[in-house]
Parts: sequence; C-alpha cells; structure tokens
Amino acid sequence: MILTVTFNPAIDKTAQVDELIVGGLNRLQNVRQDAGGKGVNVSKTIRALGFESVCTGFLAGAGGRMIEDALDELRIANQFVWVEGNTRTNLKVLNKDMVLTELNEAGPRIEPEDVDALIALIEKTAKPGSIVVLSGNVSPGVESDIYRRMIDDLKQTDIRVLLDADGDLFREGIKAGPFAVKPNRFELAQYFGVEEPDNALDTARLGRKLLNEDTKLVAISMGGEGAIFLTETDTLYCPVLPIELNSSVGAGDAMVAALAISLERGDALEELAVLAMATSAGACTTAGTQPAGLGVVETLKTKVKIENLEG
Ligand SMILES: Nc1ncnc2c1ncn2[C@@H]1O[C@H](COP(=O)(O)OP(=O)(O)OP(=O)(O)O)[C@@H](O)[C@H]1O
Ligand SMILES: O=P(O)(O)OC[C@@]1(O)O[C@H](CO)[C@@H](O)[C@@H]1O
Repeated sequence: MILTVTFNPAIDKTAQVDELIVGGLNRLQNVRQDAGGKGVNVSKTIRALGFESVCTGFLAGAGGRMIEDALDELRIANQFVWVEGNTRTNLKVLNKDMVLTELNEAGPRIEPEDVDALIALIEKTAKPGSIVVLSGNVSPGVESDIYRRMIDDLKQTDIRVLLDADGDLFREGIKAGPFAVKPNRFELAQYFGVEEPDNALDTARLGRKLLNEDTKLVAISMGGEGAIFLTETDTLYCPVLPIELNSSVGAGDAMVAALAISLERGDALEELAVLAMATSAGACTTAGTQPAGLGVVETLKTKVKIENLEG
C-alpha cells in the first residue's frame, strides 16, 4: 500500500493577473480552489492514474472539511488527525508569461500530542512493505527533525519512505536514510551548499552523493529542464516533454506520485522514469493542482526520451 502524509495541507487558490504589481492593487482572474498540500496532491495523482493510496496528516476547521470532502468525492481513502484552528489557504498567482508567485501560509499550530496521534495512526495503518510518502512543509509547533525520527521508526518495520521536503526537514530527514528522495535542483544545491549546477551531468554527480546503503533512488526534478533518475548502477536523464503549460503547481508532487506507484510495483528504472516524466508533464497541462487524466499520461509516456548519462 501507499500512504501519503501531509503535515500541512492547504486549499490552493490559483489565480491569474496580467502583471503582478507588488505594492499595488491586483485584480485576480480565473480564480479556482483545489484541495492541496504536497501529500494530498500525491494521493490525487495516484487516484487519477487508477491506483489506491491512503491520505493522512493534519486537518483543521472549515478548510480541513473542504479537503476531506474533496478526497471523499474522489474516493481517496483518508484519515486525518484533526487539530485546532484552520487548515491554511495558499495563493498561487500566475502572470501572463506563466511566471508563478506563491504565497503560502504557515498553517495551524500543532501540539506534541497531535504529532504523537499522527505517528500512532501511521504506524497502525502502514503495513510492512508499504511505501510512505513524507512530503511538504510542517506547520508551527512541529520540530524540523520530525521526518528523520519518523523514517528511523518506519524503517524498523520494513517500510520504504519516499521523502520530498526542503531545508532543515530534508537535511535532517536524509540522515535517517529514506529509501527514495525527490529534491528539485535548487533543493539539491542548497543541501550541498553549492551553486545550482547548469547541466545535467553535474546535477547527476551531485545527486549521486545522496545514494547509499539505505537511499536507493534519487530523482532530481529540474522544472522545465527535465529530470534525472539515479540508482547505484544507472544515471538516466530525461529532457522535459513539450506540453502546453497551464500551471506547474504540483508538478513535483505528480512526479512523486509516479515514483511511489513504480516503487510499489517494482518497475525497472526506465519504466519508472517514463511514468514520472509523463505524469509530471501531464500535471502542467491542467489548471491549478489538478492531476492529468490517465489518457493524457498514456499519450505523454510515448514521447519520453531517456539518455544514459554515464555509460
Ligand atoms: N514547463 C514544463 N513542461 C513540462 N514538464 C514540466 C514543466 N515544468 C515541470 N515539468 C515536469 O515536472 C517535474 C517537476 O517539476 P519541478 O522541478 O518544478 O518540481 P518541484 O520544484 O518539486 O515543484 P512543486 O514543488 O511545485 O511541485 C519536472 O521534472 C518535469 O518533468
Ligand atoms: O508549504 P509547502 O508544504 O512546502 O508547499 C505547499 C504547496 O505549495 O505545495 C503544493 C504544490 O507542490 C501545493 O498544493 C501547496 O500549496
């Protein structure tokens, strides 16, 4: 089974303006709302591809109920720990050149007993052999070593963790040896304290440093420049797929969804890369954080090109 964990879900409000004026009045057009937050998006994508996952994390207030309703409507199994306050709303503004500005709220305060309740829920739900996806930011009150502690515990019961986080959450999480990670190129460079590499080979060489006895797969997303997939023996680079861009919000989550599916069914690396590229590009063709449909993803899969970078 696949379990997605979202410590800080969000209602994503996506809108457009011609030009975003900082310090001025901006009149938003084409406003839409989606149930979001990274793990929630992963579960939505897994569903759109015809697979199952269980979606968990923290929800609060009216915002939380909207997300729960949306998941129920999509028939995505979900069980959240309810906390005080209100689930956040994140504003994503696209200008006419499709440049994205994101305004993410901090989210409701989480108490230590809420964290204990979530960990107990995950330990009860995830069976040995499961894939657990830990992704996104955490809200105030949650320590930045939380993913590290959870990975340490989950590994004891033969659960493979797929980690998609940034900053200290990633820095700490990686210490526990998650089975797979999906940094974007910026996050990778930030982790190693270096300039962002400007080519795929240097990016791959940096990413390779994350591989070890525990961490068997590193996927590095590079936005409009494609992605790299690394295992001990292989270094695959896939150029970006040509698509009509609508909104790239959640493209990384779509890639994580594909990785989770491929890991669960034991796909070969090439097959995993094809699904990851097609699913993430598909997410860019839809408005807001909606996943692409299976038909779109199947068509995109036929267009994926794979280059073996190091032999
Ligand atoms: N303009 C685009 N055209 C086609 N595919 C894209 C485009 N932008 C992103 N993608 C696909 O989505 C993948 C993930 O994108 P990106 O690296 O921006 O993820 P991210 O930084 O984790 O994003 P987010 O946190 O918003 O989900 C890319 O590797 C690529 O396959
Ligand atoms: O604040 P975080 O948790 O880092 O990111 C949250 C978020 O920006 O990520 C998703 C897109 O990847 C959106 O649904 C959501 O608003």
